[in-house]
Amino acid sequence: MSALLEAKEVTRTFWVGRGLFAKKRLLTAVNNLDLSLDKGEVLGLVGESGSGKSTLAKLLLGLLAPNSGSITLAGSDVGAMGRLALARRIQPVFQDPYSSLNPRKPVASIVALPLAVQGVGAAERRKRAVAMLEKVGLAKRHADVYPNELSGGQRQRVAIARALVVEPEIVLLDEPTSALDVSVQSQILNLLLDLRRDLGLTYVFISHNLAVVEHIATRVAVMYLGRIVEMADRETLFRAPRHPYTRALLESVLTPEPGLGVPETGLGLAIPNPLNSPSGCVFHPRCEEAGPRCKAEVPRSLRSPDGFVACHLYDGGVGRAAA
Ligand SMILES: Nc1ncnc2c1ncn2[C@@H]1O[C@H](COP(=O)(O)OP(=O)(O)OP(=O)(O)O)[C@@H](O)[C@H]1O
Repeated sequence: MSALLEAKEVTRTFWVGRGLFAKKRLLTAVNNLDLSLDKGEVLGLVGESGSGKSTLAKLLLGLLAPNSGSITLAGSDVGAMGRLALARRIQPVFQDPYSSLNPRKPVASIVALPLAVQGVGAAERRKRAVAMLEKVGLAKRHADVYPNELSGGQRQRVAIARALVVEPEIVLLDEPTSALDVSVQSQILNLLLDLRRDLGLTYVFISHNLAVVEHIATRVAVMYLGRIVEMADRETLFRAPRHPYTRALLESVLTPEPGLGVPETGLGLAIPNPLNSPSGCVFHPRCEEAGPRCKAEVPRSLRSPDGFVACHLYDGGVGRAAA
């Protein structure tokens, strides 16, 4: 079976530099990345801030073009598909339900907007918007209220209804519960799981919170400085993590820092600036197991039945420098 969504050797760079006369430098946000998503999966994408998750999300949504490599949806190039055609098939839900909903529009118009863009008539739009509001656990009366009359959880339900009203195949959820209270978070996660089952959806679920990803994902990809360093089925990844970075992230879940949002990784050094990406394995300056080879040689991705790991530990060891 071919993948529903596939990224092959995708790289995305940005020119950065402060001030008019400062020399611009090239930052690689997503680096030669491979990813494939089958129908019905929930792919959890985790990594610290700055690892490239949002850039990858924008690439998958066709909001950014890759510098090189390809992104295909059911075999068709995402860049060549056109915004409207793509929006019918893949829809985003973002973190902040406060800023993502127009405060001057009633809920039904907010949910119906993607249908208006697609040219659906007013009566049909309202009917489908109200039906979708009910599907996400809101009442009919919510159709005519304004976002400021709703709680954070209800607003996120509206954002989910707006994404689903065009009946997309894939929903890309970028930290959809991070702005919500913990008790509301699990309600939204359970709603997402129900919707996936009832509507046959496929999700990409981006989060820095591994506990959330463990709840919802079927497969997990761990990102570090623009690369996926490990990918595996959820059970495998949480039971037997292989990459030292994955292990550090998992340990950080055991000692959460309330209110910080971003995991305390216990890795000491902060994530390096992608403008000065380390040589060899980009994780080596923070890795307790690193050896001479890690500084010198970029690790290959070693395939396993349910994913891969990119670490010299599993490819002959870390001690031998490159020939
Ligand atoms: N438009 C841009 N111009 C310049 N640099 C950018 C741009 N977008 C992202 N970057 C840089 O690319 C790198 C990856 O950023 P990205 O936002 O994709 O990471 P992230 O994992 O989503 O982080 P966060 O969780 O903080 O959103 C960062 O170093 C960021 O500063």
